Amino acid sequence: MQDVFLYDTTLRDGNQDRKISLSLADKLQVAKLLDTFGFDYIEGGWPNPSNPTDVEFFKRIGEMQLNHAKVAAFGSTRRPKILAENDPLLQALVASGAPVKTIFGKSWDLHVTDVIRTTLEENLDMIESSIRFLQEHSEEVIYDAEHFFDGYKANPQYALETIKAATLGGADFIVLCDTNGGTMPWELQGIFEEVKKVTDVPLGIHAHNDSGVGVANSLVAVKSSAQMIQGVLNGYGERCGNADLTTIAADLVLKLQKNVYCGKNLKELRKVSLALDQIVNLPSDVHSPYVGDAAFAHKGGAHIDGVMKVSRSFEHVDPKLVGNNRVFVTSDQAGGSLVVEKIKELLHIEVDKKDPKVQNLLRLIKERENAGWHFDSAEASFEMLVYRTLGRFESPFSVENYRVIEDRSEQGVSVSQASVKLRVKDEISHQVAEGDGPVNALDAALRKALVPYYPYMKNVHLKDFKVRVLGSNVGSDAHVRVWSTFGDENGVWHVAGVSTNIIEASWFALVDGLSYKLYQESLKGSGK
Ligand SMILES: CC(=O)SCCNC(=O)CCNC(=O)[C@H](O)C(C)(C)COP(=O)(O)OP(=O)(O)OC[C@H]1O[C@@H](n2cnc3c(N)ncnc32)[C@H](O)[C@@H]1OP(=O)(O)O
Ligand SMILES: CC(=O)C(=O)O
Repeated sequence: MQDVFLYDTTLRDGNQDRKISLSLADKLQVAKLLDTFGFDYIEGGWPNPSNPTDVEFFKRIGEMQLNHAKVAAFGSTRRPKILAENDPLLQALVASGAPVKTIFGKSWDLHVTDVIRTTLEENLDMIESSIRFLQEHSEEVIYDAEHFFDGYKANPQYALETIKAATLGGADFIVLCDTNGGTMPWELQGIFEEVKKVTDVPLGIHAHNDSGVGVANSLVAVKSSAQMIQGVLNGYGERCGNADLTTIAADLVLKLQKNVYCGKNLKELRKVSLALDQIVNLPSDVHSPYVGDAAFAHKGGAHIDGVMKVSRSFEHVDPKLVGNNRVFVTSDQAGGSLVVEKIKELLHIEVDKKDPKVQNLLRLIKERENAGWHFDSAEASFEMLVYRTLGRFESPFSVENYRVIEDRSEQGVSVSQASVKLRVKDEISHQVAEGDGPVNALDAALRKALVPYYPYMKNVHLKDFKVRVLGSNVGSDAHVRVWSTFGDENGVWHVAGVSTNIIEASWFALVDGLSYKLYQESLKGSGK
């Protein structure tokens, strides 16, 4: 028997996020994803004639075979002064064919009198009669008590009357909603206890994150015997978002030891979270608990040392449990332990933290990090520093000189020309190339000089290039950091260069980028 049912409303409340606009194809893809992960309910949207995407969604999802999830259609109670069976929106809910119908109704007297502008008595009947009507056409009816906590604080007696009306109507779940997201966990707990006194219907929680406590409120509700949590994977939603079901799923299993259906798939959590970001076309939140890139990324030297000795000294759970990975961040805050770990990872050798080579490498890392290299996003430059410092890479070329000329014609057209003179295999290779800007020209000349000796270099391309002025000194003598992405048919790699001279910073990055390729090829023993 499950302790808690997870009800995902990404397709309805998540789609109310100002940055999200899901197409029918997106919705069907997300529904498949949520079902495969093991959520118990998928709220597909609000089917009504003015929303053809959702009407079509319910038609299409009804034809699909889902593994486990029940599909819910969302709407409101009937309008005032009309019978439930004559209300077009309730009729549209029935027509959707969804086995579960979820309707929201008003709990807050202010909303009854000032927003839907009817009487308190009529609203109670709207709740009861709408649920009763839908029960005749559904496997399950869920009642979402909108603004329940604000309503209870304003008029507790009336708010509890609405719960009794939903109970009389025959709701299968009554879900208390913190619609404005302003309720604190301790307030919520007390109100749950009062609701339990007036109904035997299983309770649920639907929390918004406007006070940053959407997840906390959902967990407190479970502690107060809630058996359903409504939320949104990755916490998308209107304003500050809905309670994040990604975090909630992991917390329920790993912290509250609750039996939830998706618990068996927890190792897929990060993958599912990233897949949703991909479909909604939004960048993933690196700080997202459990699943973010930074969730298990250690930067402080003392933390890295601790994790390497006893992982739980700085990790609240094993990252593998949620499909995430431990990351040691290379930075000026690193210590010898990080260097030992990186050498092991790159060269598969064990070295002692006190070894002078390790200490020398640590000194160079810190010097460069302080200068602005930021190796965490320039892994190939970091690797080249390791290989060079440990004597694993001797460059097959040396630089005699390089030069860049900017030529601007009378017509105002600028052309950059670079010349590069290298010593390769005891020969001089001197090449000139033009480019769209000085870095492009330098890159072209450098590769032209290397290609006769290393033909595979013609397949290496400079794919991205960014310049950032470092520090507070933003004058023309400031340090600049050049960050570049290189790639070939086998993949991409990132490098950086720092100098007060933008051409020199670019040159450092270019040399690292091409040296990285030479190193990789030397490992294959392919040589020329
Ligand atoms: C808390 C939540 O997140 S609820 C979900 C909010 N999501 C949405 O609104 C998205 C989907 N909504 C829609 O497509 C449209 O708003 C519709 C089709 C439902 C209604 O459209 P319209 O009839 O043009 O009304 P409009 O959107 O301007 O106003 C909302 C109406 O719903 C009524 N209403 C609001 N809540 C309820 C309720 N619980 N029970 C009955 N009626 C309600 C309001 O009184 C208002 O009616 P009025 O026009 O007679 O004053
Ligand atoms: C039902 C709902 O979405 C809310 O009250 O927030």
